[in-house]
Amino acid sequence: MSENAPAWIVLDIEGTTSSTASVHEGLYDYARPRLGPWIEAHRDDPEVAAAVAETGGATTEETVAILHAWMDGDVKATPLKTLQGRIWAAGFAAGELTAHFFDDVPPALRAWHERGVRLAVFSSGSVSGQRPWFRHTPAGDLTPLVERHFDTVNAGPKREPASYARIAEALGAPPGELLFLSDVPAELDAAAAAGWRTIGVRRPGEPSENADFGAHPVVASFEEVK
Ligand SMILES: CSCCC(=O)C(=O)COP(=O)(O)O
Ligand SMILES: [Mg+2]
Repeated sequence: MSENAPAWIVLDIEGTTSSTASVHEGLYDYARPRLGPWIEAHRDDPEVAAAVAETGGATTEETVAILHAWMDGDVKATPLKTLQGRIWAAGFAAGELTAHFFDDVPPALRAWHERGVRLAVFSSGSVSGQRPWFRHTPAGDLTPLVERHFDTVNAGPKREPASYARIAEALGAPPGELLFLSDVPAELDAAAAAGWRTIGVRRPGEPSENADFGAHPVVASFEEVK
């Protein structure tokens, strides 16, 4: 990291810190058969009831079919993310799930943190899923490194500049002091439109391998972030 270091680095998860397969095959497949029983068992939980109502399904069966279709199409719908996050948190607590991070990520996060660069996460995955993802990693508990978590509920959609303006305000930092790392060019465009610094993450074998990052600087590993 150069002398012109940002005050904060804000991290995307899927495709950036962690593989897409670990989310789509690991987490999505864990949630899939558990959605129906979870909804039935938590009917009185206001967050669960609100998420279920937002799907528009009339019965649990219909709701689950909608949620499965969203997962099949990788639709980052907020009610799906709320329910998935709660199920994953229970799975991590039960020792049934472990997070995946690319090998370069934990050392980079530790080095940036040590240098005084503050770390936050902005992911479509809900905050309730993000926290255990950073706690239960093969490289140990990374949660002490990450001060703030943002999702589509507390910040907004990832492809809208207003979401990045909201995060800047929450962090109390000028946008030019914020660096966003993501594998999705449209997310970087939104962050840049809000005045943020951006770096595209193009990892071999990930969906972003052939993405057009336009004018955004691009790295293949966090080791290259200077
Ligand atoms: C542990 S959070 C799960 C990640 C997730 O559900 C997701 O959709 C990731 O999207 P991202 O915005 O991080 O690319
Ligand atoms: Mg991503």
